[in-house]
Amino acid sequence: MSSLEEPLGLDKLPSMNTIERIQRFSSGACRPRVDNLGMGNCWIEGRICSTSNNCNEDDDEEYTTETFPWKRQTRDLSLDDSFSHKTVTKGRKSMKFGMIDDSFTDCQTSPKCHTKDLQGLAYKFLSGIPKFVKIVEVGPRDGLQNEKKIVPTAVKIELIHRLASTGLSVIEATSFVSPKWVPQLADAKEVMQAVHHLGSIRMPVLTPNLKGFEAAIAAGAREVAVFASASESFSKSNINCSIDESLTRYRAVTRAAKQLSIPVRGYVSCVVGCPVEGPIPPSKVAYVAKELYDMGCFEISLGDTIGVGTPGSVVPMLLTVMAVVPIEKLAVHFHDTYGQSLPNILVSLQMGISIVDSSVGGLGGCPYAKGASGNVATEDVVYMLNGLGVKTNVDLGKLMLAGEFISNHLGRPSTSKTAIALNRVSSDASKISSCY
Ligand SMILES: CC(C)(COP(=O)([O-])OP(=O)([O-])OC[C@H]1O[C@@H](n2cnc3c(N)ncnc32)[C@H](O)[C@@H]1OP(=O)([O-])[O-])[C@@H](O)C(=O)NCCC(=O)NCCSC(=O)C[C@@](C)(O)CC(=O)[O-]
Repeated sequence: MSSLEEPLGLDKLPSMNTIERIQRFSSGACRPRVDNLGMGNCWIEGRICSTSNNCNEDDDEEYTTETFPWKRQTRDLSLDDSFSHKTVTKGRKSMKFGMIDDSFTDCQTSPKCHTKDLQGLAYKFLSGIPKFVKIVEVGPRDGLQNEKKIVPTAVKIELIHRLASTGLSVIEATSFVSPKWVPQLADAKEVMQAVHHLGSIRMPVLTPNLKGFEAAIAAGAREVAVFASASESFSKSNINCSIDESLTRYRAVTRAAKQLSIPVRGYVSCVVGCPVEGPIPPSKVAYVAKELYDMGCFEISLGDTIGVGTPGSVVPMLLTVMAVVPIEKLAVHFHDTYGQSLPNILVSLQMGISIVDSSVGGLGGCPYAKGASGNVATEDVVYMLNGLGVKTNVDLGKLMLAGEFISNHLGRPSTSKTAIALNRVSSDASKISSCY
């Protein structure tokens, strides 16, 4: 088993000064423009910059509505639209609870504000956000795979049942990987056999090769996922092969899956940063995403495995991938190492992404990405989407109970800010969540 060496990794961060950290991982690390994916000019906060970081404010104009292919208008913000109507009619009461529909009413009464400007503002920030977001719950797999203490199979099965009762339509159940590499999921067969019948809920499982695929199908899996990386170093440490070797393996898996009409999801890891290689160019992410899409993956999940991304690096990465894979086929998968998951999700939604991976209770972390913390908590994603008026069909109260169940079992509190806050204010989460 290989372990990930981190010559420039997260464990070095404490010894780096602020400037070095920013240079290494933030948007200030100068992300390439879509039309210039190699070296050279970069795009920072909407401005064109050279690699010497001299930003030319005058060039702002170049980035207009036409420039952004993601200006897909999924929400009609005319006053007829119920969402927009809510936006302009709700008052201070909801402002208290952080809903989006507050400042507009206040501002309308001010002589300084013009209705047209306000509508323009609302349009600017909300027009791309889809009306429905599909949440892919990855807690039982991504969430548990890094747990040192083996979680009993019965607990995993109970967790999946509880998650299934929340309204989630996709729950990633487990992985058919080598038990030597991920001992926590060595019971994949037993878990899958116990849950594969759960109604219409889709239960994808990770399969790193044909061996895993065959075992998954034998255990009753009806959907699988393959996982490649945009970083050579991470590919080697995670699945012991190069990116191109992994793609060859995945072509074999997608071919076999096609014969059985099994849908295959594709993951790309390290989409903004790698613990070994540092920032990853968007062009590399786009290459792997397109290969996965071309071989037949019906959906491509873009994973910020170590959670270093900010909207500043996520936007150019998404733009680049969206140029080669249809936006409706893309999902985002954020880890919350730097607390950037929700802003990253919000900006992804604004760009038109409508599939979000998350993990109940914020469980998670990759065994081969030292220092990476859990996925964004599903409770926090649902809370934000509820506040935005975006449908998920997920019951936040039931979700919190599932989170509480697994947190109790693991003997530590949930990292979901929403779960912590709602547990504090009331034990009746369903009632509260419905008024926020
Ligand atoms: C890919 C391998 C198998 C290569 O591992 P390897 O050691 O190079 O493979 P091998 O072909 O030499 O086989 C070694 C042993 O594993 C067995 N083996 C081989 N394949 C399987 C299989 N499918 N199921 C069960 N056993 C298997 C095989 O039979 C053999 O057994 P032995 O003869 O020594 O007894 C290994 O590296 C592996 O399992 N890696 C998985 C690592 C993993 O699961 N990482 C976490 C998931 S990825 C992730 O978290 C990122 C993501 C998706 O969440 C997105 C994000 O956050 O960014």
